[in-house]
This record gives sequence, structure tokens and C-alpha cells, in this order.
Amino acid sequence: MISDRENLGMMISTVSFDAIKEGDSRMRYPTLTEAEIEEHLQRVPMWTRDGNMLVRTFQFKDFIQALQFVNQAAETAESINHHPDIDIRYNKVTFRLTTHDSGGLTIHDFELAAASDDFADTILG
Ligand SMILES: C[C@H](O)[C@H](O)[C@H]1CNC2=NC(N)=NC(=O)C2=N1
Repeated sequence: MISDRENLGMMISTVSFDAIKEGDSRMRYPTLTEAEIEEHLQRVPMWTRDGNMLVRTFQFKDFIQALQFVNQAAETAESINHHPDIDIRYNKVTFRLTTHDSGGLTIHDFELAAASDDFADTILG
């Protein structure tokens, strides 16, 4: 007879094992704590937080420049396998960042935010 406690223990270890085996991103990318989020936000002051998302609207000269920015960010997004939710309206581009797989903000969102800031700074001069 297996006790509830043992059963729970087995369930947890099975979940963890599967997660590691499958390379589950919940294991690879733990969500940040509130304190960590507050700390990281200070390094990307142009970004606001909307629940589980980091949000910034970038403004460029025109549509072509906006697309140039999006294409640069897309290359980085692909290389780190972390993709922004993107809204493009003529010369304005809004990025919403979150780690969908983890259900919250992770270090990857802040990395992509900082990289996007750098691209925008370069394009805007
Ligand atoms: C299967 C694929 O690796 C995952 O779905 C990746 C792709 N890009 C992603 N991008 C973002 N922003 N969050 C994710 O959780 C995520 N997961």
C-alpha cells in the first residue's frame, strides 16, 4: 500500500525527470521573483511591466526603419529562441516580452529587452 505522501513524492520525481529528459523550458527558465523583476527593471527603464509582460513601444522615422528594427530583433530572437510578441503600426513597434513556456518573466525577457534597446539606439542614432 503506497501512502499519499509516497505517491506524491513519486509524482513529483516523475515530473521532474520527464522535464529534464524533455528539456522542459519550465526547468531551464525559472520565472523571476518579484524582487528580481524590480531589480532587472531598473536596467531597462524604457520598459513597463504589464503583469507577466515587459512592454515597450519604439518609435522610428518611418515604416521601413521600423521593419529594419524588427528584422534585427528577429535575428536575435531566433538565435536565443526567445521571441517577442510584435505589433507594427507604421513607424511604431510595440514589443511584449514574456516567457510563454514558463508562464512568467524570466531572465531571457530582460536579455531580449536590453538587446532590443541597443538595436533601437543604433538605428535612431
Ligand atoms: C518550442 C520553442 O522552443 C518554444 O516554444 C520557445 C520559442 N520561443 C519562445 N519565446 C518566448 N517569448 N517565450 C517562450 O516560451 C518561447 N518558447
